[in-house]
Amino acid sequence: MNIEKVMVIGAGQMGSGIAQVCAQAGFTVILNDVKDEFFERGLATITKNLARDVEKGRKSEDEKAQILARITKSTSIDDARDADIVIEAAVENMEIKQSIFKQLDAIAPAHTILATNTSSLPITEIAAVTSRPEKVIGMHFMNPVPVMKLVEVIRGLATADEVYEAVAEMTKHLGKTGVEVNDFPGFISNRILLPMINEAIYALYEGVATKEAIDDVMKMGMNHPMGPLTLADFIGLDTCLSIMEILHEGLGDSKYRPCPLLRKYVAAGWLGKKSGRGFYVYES
Ligand SMILES: CC(=O)CC(=O)SCCNC(=O)CCNC(=O)[C@H](O)C(C)(C)COP(=O)(O)OP(=O)(O)OC[C@H]1O[C@@H](n2cnc3c(N)ncnc32)[C@H](O)[C@@H]1OP(=O)(O)O
Ligand SMILES: NC(=O)C1=CN([C@@H]2O[C@H](COP(=O)(O)OP(=O)(O)OC[C@H]3O[C@@H](n4cnc5c(N)ncnc54)[C@H](OP(=O)(O)O)[C@@H]3O)[C@@H](O)[C@H]2O)C=CC1
Repeated sequence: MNIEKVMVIGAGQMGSGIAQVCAQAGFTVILNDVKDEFFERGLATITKNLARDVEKGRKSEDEKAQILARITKSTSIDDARDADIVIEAAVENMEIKQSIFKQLDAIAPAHTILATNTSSLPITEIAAVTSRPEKVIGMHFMNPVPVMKLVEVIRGLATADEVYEAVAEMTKHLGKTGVEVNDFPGFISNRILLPMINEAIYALYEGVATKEAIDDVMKMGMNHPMGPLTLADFIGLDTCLSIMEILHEGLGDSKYRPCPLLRKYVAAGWLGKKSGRGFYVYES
């Protein structure tokens, strides 16, 4: 399978990172979001990251310009007609993802692979709304995408071996390490990470310690680069809550129940770094 043209759906923190690493690796990238301003925000993040690389001598101005020139704007899903692979990175919501995949299935050529960067939603269930479940796969990048080495490559029930191979090869080409995972809620990464974060939120909720103390214990005691509450803010509290709900519903064990404090913060619109406030307050 020859992959040259990549379409990324969603120009948020993950979609913009995925578009950047694809363009850096030489792929032609169509970056799609529902509104112009969301595309512009994503492109601004990419431009800032590349400018930092130039400043640090890792890239030349020419290379930066070439990478940016490989990314084109899209606000219409119809642009999937030109893509060899679509990587969907819209919000963590099954209805929205299924609606996007239904449309992609109708628009994209028969050879196009439909990948999702979902954090936890079942690949098989997303694939089921298409007429090509063998070409649907999970390609789960980690945040921040330009820095983190891992991509979980998740096979849905019907994913074809050749599709898995093509995505594993592309992952390598992006300079990332792919790990093969089967389709269970939260895969490996979030099945282990999110209960830890949720427990840290419970510790705060129950008054075991302050948020700073909880983060310090995990940073200095366990050598985590970020404390769990800082990491939750970094991921996005809406995304954290969605993942916990999917683990709870999908695995049916009460140990995965989301902490009420997490629900409360999301209901208040305190979504973490991206909204300016979560467990901590951020300057824009
Ligand atoms: C929810 C899911 O489905 C799955 C997930 O993604 S879970 C989240 C997984 N990610 C993590 O756990 C991240 C944990 N945190 C870290 O690893 C680190 O704190 C970090 C890499 C984010 C920042 O590292 P740091 O040493 O504290 O800060 P800093 O020195 O500013 O950054 C280190 C490098 O990363 C780069 N960087 C940091 N944040 C970045 C970003 N958002 N985008 C691009 N590059 C970034 C910096 O430019 C810097 O690069 P150089 O050293 O080459 O100049
Ligand atoms: N945050 C993280 O650490 C990680 C997240 N993920 C997954 O990646 C996906 C994206 O997360 P993240 O980037 O953090 O979220 P963001 O909220 O930063 O970005 C999502 C983007 O998708 C846009 N969007 C929403 N609906 C559509 C649509 N129908 N078509 C096109 N674009 C749409 C959003 O627009 P609007 O603002 O209007 O909603 C927004 O710009 C989620 O599935 C998440 O679970 C995976 C790994 C790590």
